[in-house]
Amino acid sequence: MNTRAPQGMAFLKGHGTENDFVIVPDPDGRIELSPAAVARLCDRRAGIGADGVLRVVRSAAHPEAAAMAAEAEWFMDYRNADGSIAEMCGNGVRVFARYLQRAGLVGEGDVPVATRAGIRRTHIAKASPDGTPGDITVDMGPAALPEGAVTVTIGERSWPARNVNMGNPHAVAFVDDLAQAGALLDAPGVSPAAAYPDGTNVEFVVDRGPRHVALRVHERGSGETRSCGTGACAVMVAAVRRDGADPAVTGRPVTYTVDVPGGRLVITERTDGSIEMGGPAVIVAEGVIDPEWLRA
Ligand SMILES: N[C@@H](CCC[C@H](N)C(=O)O)C(=O)O
Repeated sequence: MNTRAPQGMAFLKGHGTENDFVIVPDPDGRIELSPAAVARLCDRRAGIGADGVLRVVRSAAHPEAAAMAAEAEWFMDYRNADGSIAEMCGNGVRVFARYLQRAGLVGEGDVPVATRAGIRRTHIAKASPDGTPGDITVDMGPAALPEGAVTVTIGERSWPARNVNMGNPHAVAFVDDLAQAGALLDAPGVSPAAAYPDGTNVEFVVDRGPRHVALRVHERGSGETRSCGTGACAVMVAAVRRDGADPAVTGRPVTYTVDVPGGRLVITERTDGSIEMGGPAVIVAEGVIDPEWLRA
């Protein structure tokens, strides 16, 4: 048996409510990750398998993040499973913080992370006495709600949707039943196309009870996933407006439970419009990518 450790690229695998990621530690920004390499890593049969890749780079070592280095030491270089770049990933940033904690690069408490959508402040809660790691919350900042009607279409069926930007784009459609979204193998149609010049993530939402909704999501660049943090926040923001509970109007913060196929996220909107999302963030494995495979 060959027990020699391959000299390859270190990686970890993690997830937040089953939105899963390959984590590539690259503190000095030396690893060239082409879109094809990302797609290979995310391939669930021929690769490690994931919804996206989180490259962990010191902000000072990355041209897109150097200006944020004084406030956030680490930059989340996020890529979708097809290799495309996205501005923000709400579950990803929480898993990113868990990785930093596990690697001993940060402790419990507040951990700012630089992203392409700006700095996001995560908070790592204390572990419980039995050692179970505490949940990780993130201040997602305020949502933007571009004006204009949007429609989501699957086959013959269409729904009015809300355009919500959480640093990345979302179209949120309330439906009668999540099964109406069908197999979600292809991206739903969204119109007008001009509302989303860079494409969009699409969420289908149903009510589960007071301040409690459930969603399915088709992610831009990744297909249907088991969870989407920015998507859950977009859904919450749309539900809050639909329910007449906007904290800027009522003067009271509001909390919603958002069920996703892979678990549950708890999301609060404050009176200043900032949105905090909390839930589990787990590292499940670590290893080394075979250099031959990576080069192929
Ligand atoms: N899963 C993410 C969102 C990842 C990016 C998205 N697919 C996009 O292209 O905008 C999340 O948890 O927010």
